[in-house]
Amino acid sequence: MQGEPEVAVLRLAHRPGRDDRMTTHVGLTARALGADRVVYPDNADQSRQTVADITGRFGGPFEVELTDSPAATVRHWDGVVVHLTMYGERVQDVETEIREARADAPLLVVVGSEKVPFDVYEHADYNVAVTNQPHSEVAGLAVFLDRLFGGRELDREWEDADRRVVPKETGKRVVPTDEPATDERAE
Ligand SMILES: C[S@@+](CC[C@H](N)C(=O)[O-])C[C@H]1O[C@@H](n2cnc3c(N)ncnc32)[C@H](O)[C@@H]1O
Repeated sequence: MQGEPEVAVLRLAHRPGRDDRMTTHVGLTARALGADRVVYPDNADQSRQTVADITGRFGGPFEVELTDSPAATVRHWDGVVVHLTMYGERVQDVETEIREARADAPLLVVVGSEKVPFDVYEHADYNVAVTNQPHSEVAGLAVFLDRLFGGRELDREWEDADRRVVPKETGKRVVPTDEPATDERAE
């Protein structure tokens, strides 16, 4: 989030067809829940385009980029590396230490898709489990980011959006961002 060291999310691998929605959702979840950037493998350009399009419409700042070597991104990261894995340490046991470590260093959060090579476990400063049960990279990422930011990400302000959602008890309302918010209280 702005004014803090960067939090980037790396999608370690992408299987076209099989992973399309999950890879896109990793990026959308990273954006919505306070990360600054997502890095995709270079065969995930469709997901890159979708996340860039959502950022253009609903705001940022948020960067999305491709790499031809996700493994090198992990190896050369100048900061703290957290790898999300069901085999790792319990998030509730390490979250305070991770929050302290990233207070003055960029943080890379790594999520897998297919089998994760063992050197990622070795390169990571923290292998972190959101429960030690198998589930999804999107769910793991969401819970981890919320723990990392302590809920502050839910109040994030969005810049350069061309539309915004007006929260409503029932129904849907999306308004251009240049429309004054004067009638919100009356809804
Ligand atoms: C569907 S899993 C497949 C993992 C793969 N079979 C392996 O052996 O590494 C895909 C990704 O979801 C994430 N994931 C799944 N369960 C998790 C958990 N309990 N805690 C944290 N991350 C999890 C991990 O990042 C994992 O690489």
